[in-house]
Amino acid sequence: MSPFVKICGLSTPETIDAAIDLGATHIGLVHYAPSPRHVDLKTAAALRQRAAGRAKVALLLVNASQKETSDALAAIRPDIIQFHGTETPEWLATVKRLVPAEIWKAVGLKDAGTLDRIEQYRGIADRILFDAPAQALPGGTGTRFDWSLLKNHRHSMDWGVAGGLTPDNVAQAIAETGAPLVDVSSGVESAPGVKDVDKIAAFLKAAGL
Ligand SMILES: O=C(O)c1ccccc1N[C@@H]1O[C@H](COP(=O)(O)O)[C@@H](O)[C@H]1O
Repeated sequence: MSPFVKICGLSTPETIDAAIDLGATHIGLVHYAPSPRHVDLKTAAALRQRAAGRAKVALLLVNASQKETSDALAAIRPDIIQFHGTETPEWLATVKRLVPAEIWKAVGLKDAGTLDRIEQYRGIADRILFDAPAQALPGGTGTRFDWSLLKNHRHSMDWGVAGGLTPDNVAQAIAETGAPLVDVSSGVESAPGVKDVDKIAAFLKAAGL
């Protein structure tokens, strides 16, 4: 069975349409000022509307304050909130009580100890997204983690793989990890923040969509 595929960091109507028309099941909007993929709330709300009913929309936040989070959720009303910083289980549980969105937690997968530590999110996060450990930015850097860490791991929550995926390696990532969801951002760009429709098409094809 083909995995779900999320194309993250989309910032234009044209690339939203292309990703969805080519088969992406999820799209991601980044609301994090240091990112080259940052979209302001007005833009994000318009893009969210454009994707509504066609693909699941994830809003990516990184250690956003209470006010930033509530402003963003009120403006965008995403299907999913992807927390990509060092947000605590308590904060995620608070947000979960307040909004009907799915809660995803991204974690940098460094070693087997990470797989123990994520248990703190069980019952709170609806999905764990394994990514490379944070670099200068906490994500979107095109860095892979050691996929073999997931070999034989018994997952206690829904999960997915992100980090350094490209049209050339996504099939191998799926085969090695058995990921039910893959997530890509920089691997389908021609420059930081500039999505490339041909690369999106190649990624979706290589992922089996
Ligand atoms: O995309 C970003 O700019 C970003 C910024 C801050 C945190 C996460 C970000 N993106 C997410 O990072 C992973 C991996 O991205 P990549 O494929 O290696 O470029 C993915 O989940 C993005 O959604």
